[in-house]
Amino acid sequence: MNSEVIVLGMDLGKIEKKIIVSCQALEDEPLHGRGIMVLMAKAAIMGGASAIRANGTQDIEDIKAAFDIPLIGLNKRNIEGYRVYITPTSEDALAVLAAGADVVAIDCTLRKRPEPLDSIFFNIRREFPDRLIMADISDLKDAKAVLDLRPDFLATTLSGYTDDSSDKPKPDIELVKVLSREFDIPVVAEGNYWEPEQVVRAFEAGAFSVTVGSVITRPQLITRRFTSYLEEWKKNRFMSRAGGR
Ligand SMILES: CC(=O)N[C@H](C=O)[C@@H](O)[C@H](O)[C@H](O)COP(=O)(O)O
Repeated sequence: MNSEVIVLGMDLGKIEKKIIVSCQALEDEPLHGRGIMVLMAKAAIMGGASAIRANGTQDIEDIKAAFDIPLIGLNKRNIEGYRVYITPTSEDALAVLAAGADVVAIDCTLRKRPEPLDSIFFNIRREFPDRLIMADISDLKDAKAVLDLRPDFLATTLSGYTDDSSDKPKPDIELVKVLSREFDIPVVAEGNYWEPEQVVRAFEAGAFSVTVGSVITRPQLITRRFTSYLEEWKKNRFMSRAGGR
């Protein structure tokens, strides 16, 4: 991949071999609320993030207004009868781009969807020909199926979150390797990266960028990781003591 190339409106070199930080808090999360993800993005940028991934038009607008940094936007929306929720329709995708996202992330799994993918891609390219599309997929067959629509990135975001991929390791570095080998499209490793060492392995497997989210931006999950570890330690300690008697 030639990092000197400016693809449409965005200089890909800005994110190549760098970390993207996902700053998202849904309505049921403690950090949900206007302005909070802007501060989270500020902290991520101070820490060296090359780009931000953000959910919802308000956060996208606010983060874009505050920082001159590439932004990958999405709109999570549940539609009854479908399990596809990352930017499920053209309406969602166009709203994300109208809010200022440089790239729109779309669920491109083979699951039943409310609108065909070719219609979503067509509408994006007609209305925003200079922006990019990130195909969030869960496995190789999703990637093969979306190829004809020429996404600008493939992201492993949904590995582990579909019925077919629920048994995959977290993070799914093997998928990064296969996609990088099979296709000439930048592969973004995303989903369940909790250790810097895993990020390095993703780059070694061919990732163009790696998106890191919860371990940086979801304090309730970060805390839970500590408390769960401690609980496990207490349980084992009790068991070994009991066994020793
Ligand atoms: C599956 C899904 O809905 N993923 C979402 C996609 O935008 C986000 O909730 C994740 O935080 C993001 O993908 C980063 O992953 P992680 O938080 O595991 O580092």
